[in-house]
Amino acid sequence: MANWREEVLLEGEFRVSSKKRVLFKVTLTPVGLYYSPITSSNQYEEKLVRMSDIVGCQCTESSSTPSKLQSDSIVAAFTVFAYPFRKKVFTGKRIRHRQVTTFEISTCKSFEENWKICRKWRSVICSLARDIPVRPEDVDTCTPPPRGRLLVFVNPSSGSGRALQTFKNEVVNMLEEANIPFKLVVTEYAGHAQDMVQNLELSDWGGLVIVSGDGLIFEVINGLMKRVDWSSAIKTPVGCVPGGSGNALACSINYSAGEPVDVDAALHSTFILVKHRVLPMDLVLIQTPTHHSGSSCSLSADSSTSRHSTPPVVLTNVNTSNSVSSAKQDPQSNGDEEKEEWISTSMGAADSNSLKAPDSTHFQNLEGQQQLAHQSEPEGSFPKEMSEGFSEVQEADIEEETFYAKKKAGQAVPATLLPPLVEPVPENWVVVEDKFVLACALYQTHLGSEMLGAPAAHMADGVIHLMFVREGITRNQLFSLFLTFSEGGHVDSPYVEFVPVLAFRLEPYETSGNIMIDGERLDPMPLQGQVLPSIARIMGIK
Ligand SMILES: Nc1ncnc2c1ncn2[C@@H]1O[C@H](COP(=O)(O)OP(=O)(O)OP(=O)(O)O)[C@@H](O)[C@H]1O
Repeated sequence: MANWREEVLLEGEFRVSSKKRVLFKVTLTPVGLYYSPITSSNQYEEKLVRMSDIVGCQCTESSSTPSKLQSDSIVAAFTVFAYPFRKKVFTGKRIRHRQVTTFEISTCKSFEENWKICRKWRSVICSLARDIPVRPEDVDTCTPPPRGRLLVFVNPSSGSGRALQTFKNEVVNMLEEANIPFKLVVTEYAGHAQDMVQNLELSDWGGLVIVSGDGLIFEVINGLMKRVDWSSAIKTPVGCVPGGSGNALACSINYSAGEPVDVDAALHSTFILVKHRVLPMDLVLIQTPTHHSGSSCSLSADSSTSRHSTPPVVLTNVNTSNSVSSAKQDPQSNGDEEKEEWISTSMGAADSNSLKAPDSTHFQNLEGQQQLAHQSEPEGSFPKEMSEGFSEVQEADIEEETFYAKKKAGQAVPATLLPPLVEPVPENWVVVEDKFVLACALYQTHLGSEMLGAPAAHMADGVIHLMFVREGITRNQLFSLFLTFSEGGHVDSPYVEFVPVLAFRLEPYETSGNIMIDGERLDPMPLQGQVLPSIARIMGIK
């Protein structure tokens, strides 16, 4: 029975389609749907379908028993779709599974009256399942607002080529159960999603969903950042369903929502999409020299970008399976220095397999940053426009913004914390000069489904978690260390150092080693980055 403290919104006596002979007392409260047999029965005990597990509810004219629901039948029904957790027998892991419960109503003498009751229950359930509060006095009139239409990008060639299948098998059903309209775009070439996103009428869409690996997500983020109205466009909610080989962001979103990342990740990501709230997410802006040798990122993109355009110009590496997004500043607007700016939705990381990682890193600690942030306005803050959009996000519980600079729509993304790459770092930065086997700048939790790189990170904590391992660790110790990454155990290792920073610079002294940004491999080169706190929006669960 519902707890006496719970507010009972609706009650009825219905049959449950799987247990037809028994009449159940059904009680609806904000916690969920309770049903228990009216006639004493040892066979059935009270059940609760939790509102937090419900994705949708539909009135069903024909249920599993069509004969009972034909036109001469007075029985109407509503079906509740829920995905509660269940423990796997052998592994003990909690995973969601689909649970469909149909309630049949024959309380009134006509089908129409019973149908009306069904519709009332459906409206209240659909509202509560979306966290829309319903007062007892409103149950007769409540109508949940229609769900925003989603534009879904699927990369058919990502990962093992199963993203489209994943979409059809895992995503479509749940979207339909939740009554969420969507349009599917199967990408035809690298850059397709970016081209579309750049020209979309964004107000037509409740959000953009990417069923793919990290590469297509960066493309979409890139498309948003390349728009003249980028500062509002980047507030478009983005949802992810893992379908590629690198699914760091989808895993991070699942993890922050308390959903599994390593089993049925697509199902759990879809559950998040359906139950989502719009939440803020940090991005990180990475600057690299424009003409670094041999790097695939300076590529082709030059030919497709105008050096004189004021909007942030976004580069996408179309030549590899890893797409990388970057926003290039007009060099003339930035003194003599030429540099590339990359908007990273994941993390910059030195190749963790390499024992020849960059030799030196400069980083700015939080204390240093606070001094910077306290500087008077223009130089030490982030764009006002970035924070202005926050009032539009009704569902998000967004903490107060800390710093924003003067950036007009159409201008390049400001990197107000970063000195020119060719100049020394300011004196209030902390410099660590050493030999490193690994240096990672992480700002989301996961590097992949089995790599919990920065367990302490949050989607919008406004910091980059700089992690490094200095030389002196043996290969065996390093190997053992990597084995602890899946559960985040490496944070306790004496070899691993973590520093939360707002900005950093990495200066390799040698030409050997690897640098990776969002899975994109670069030759060793100086690079620096700063966090753009809460600039983007994701579909998540708090
Ligand atoms: N139809 C397509 N054909 C070829 N490439 C495409 C297509 N659609 C998108 N791409 C590109 O494929 C790249 C890789 O996509 P994605 O990251 O989603 O898959 P992935 O298998 O996880 O790759 P990675 O492991 O590199 O992240 C992206 O850079 C994207 O631009």
